[in-house]
Amino acid sequence: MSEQFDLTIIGTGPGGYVCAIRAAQLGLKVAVVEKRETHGGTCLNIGCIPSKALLHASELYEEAGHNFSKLGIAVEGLNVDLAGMLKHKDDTVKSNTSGIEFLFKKNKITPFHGWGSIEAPGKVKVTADDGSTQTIESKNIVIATGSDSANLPGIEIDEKRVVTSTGALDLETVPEKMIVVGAGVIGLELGSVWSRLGAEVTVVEFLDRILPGMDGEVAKNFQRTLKKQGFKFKLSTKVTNVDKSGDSLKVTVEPAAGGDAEELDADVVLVAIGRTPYTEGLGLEEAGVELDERRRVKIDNHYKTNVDGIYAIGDVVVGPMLAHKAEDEGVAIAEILAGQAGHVNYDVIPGVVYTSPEVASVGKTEEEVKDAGIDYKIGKFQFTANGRAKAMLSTDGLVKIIADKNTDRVLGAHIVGKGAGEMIHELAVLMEFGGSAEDLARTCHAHPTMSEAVREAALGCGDGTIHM
Ligand SMILES: Cc1cc2nc3c(=O)[nH]c(=O)nc-3n(C[C@H](O)[C@H](O)[C@H](O)COP(=O)(O)OP(=O)(O)OC[C@H]3O[C@@H](n4cnc5c(N)ncnc54)[C@H](O)[C@@H]3O)c2cc1C
Ligand SMILES: NC(=O)c1ccc[n+]([C@@H]2O[C@H](COP(=O)([O-])OP(=O)(O)OC[C@H]3O[C@@H](n4cnc5c(N)ncnc54)[C@H](O)[C@@H]3O)[C@@H](O)[C@H]2O)c1
Repeated sequence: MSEQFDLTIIGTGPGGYVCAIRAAQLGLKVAVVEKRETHGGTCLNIGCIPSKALLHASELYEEAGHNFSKLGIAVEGLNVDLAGMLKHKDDTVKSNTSGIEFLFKKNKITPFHGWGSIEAPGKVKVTADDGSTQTIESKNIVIATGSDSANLPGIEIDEKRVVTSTGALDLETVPEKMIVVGAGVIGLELGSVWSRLGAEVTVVEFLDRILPGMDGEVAKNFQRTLKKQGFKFKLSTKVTNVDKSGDSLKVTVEPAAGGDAEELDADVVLVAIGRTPYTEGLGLEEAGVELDERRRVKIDNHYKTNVDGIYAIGDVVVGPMLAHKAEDEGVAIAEILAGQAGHVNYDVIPGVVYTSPEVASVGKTEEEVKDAGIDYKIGKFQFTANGRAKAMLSTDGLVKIIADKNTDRVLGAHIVGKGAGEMIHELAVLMEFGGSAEDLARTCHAHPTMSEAVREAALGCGDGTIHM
């Protein structure tokens, strides 16, 4: 009889690999199936990690070119060595993906390389690159196959000139003109990379605002900063065609509501209009696993599909497409399968846009509390009034805290500013413990820090800020 596993996970992105490690730590016998050469999924191979390597390098280049002289540092002969920057990105990816391989060995997880599909409940078929197959017997199966870039109908991706995020992480030269379709997280992060390296970036967005889903006031404030950095925006606009026949791409755009078309030139077009769940070719229909209206795997509150023994987590199910959300779901399902009470608090999942300044948020936006009819109050503090921000020439941005008017409980927090992605976590912890704005305002914060602006915003929910 073939080897029997307690758990087999299809896909080793942040959802799958974290689930595998936690399940093995809790004593389950675990197998994973991955079609890619390396583990870590979208996030480690073509997402979070390589994008942050390029964001960091390009931010330092931009700083050296613009701010160093103001700090009394003379820089001569500053240049971009793009090949070197891409090597830094590739090295960072390699060191992270090989880390997962090490963790799998350490936790005695059995990896299978190939395409995973569900033959029947309790059976996962692995099809190797040469077409040979084998079947894994497993008490439980977790689908953690993630997502793929969404396509713009009629616009063919070649990953050289018309690219998704994957191609945009690997351009061999800095484009003179780049058009980004979609003012979401990917568009603004990767648009920032190439803008800092010298590209003229125009963002074409269907809606009348950037970063839909984020607090409207914060998004507007951030858009002004991006404009100062040289970004151009065409909001309420759609791309209808990309003509690749000439040396330069001819991009046709139209007002979203209809109207006269306009043609824009570009060297590279980045299509960043969202991601779609990866549910094709998994044998889900044959196994009877139901999908929802957006072709995500349908699950209950315990990540179980409608078929016994089959579960799903991460980008392939409902919720924000974020690595840490996938990871937390991986831990929760591993704990549930080990007989514990796994749980994720979806009200406290931070989101960060790793631009400069960063944009970070947790909990509800002002629009959401308004729509919910909650009696709320707001405390705000601008970094222009923060001593540390002045010393670092990083005064762009603000902290906005939304609290319940009656109970003072913090319902949401939004930060635009240098290091916002780190600062947001004190608010996440506060909210996880049901803390109030006063709890935060009475907590001593070190001086001089950017985090003092967080405390000031909390003070703004009460008797008032001190430094503004
Ligand atoms: C450019 C970019 C930047 C991003 N930056 C961030 C960020 O900074 N922070 C953040 O939180 N999120 C970020 N994300 C989103 C993040 O990458 C995803 O939310 C996260 O990877 C989802 O994890 P997952 O495990 O659900 O799926 P994935 O990471 O997509 O992993 C799924 C894995 O399953 C494998 N697979 C699929 N089908 C099969 C099959 N049939 N057989 C075997 N293997 C299969 C795939 O090869 C893949 O390795 C970014 C995404 C992109 C594209
Ligand atoms: N820092 C991070 O956490 C991070 C970084 C990158 C990606 N991600 C995740 O990856 C996922 C995909 O990112 P994304 O930026 O592609 O998606 P997104 O959903 O963040 O943004 C897509 C944008 O494209 C717009 N859009 C959609 N169709 C359009 C069209 N036809 N023409 C013009 N605009 C159009 C949308 O209105 C939206 O503003 C997101 O869910 C995000 O959470 C996260």
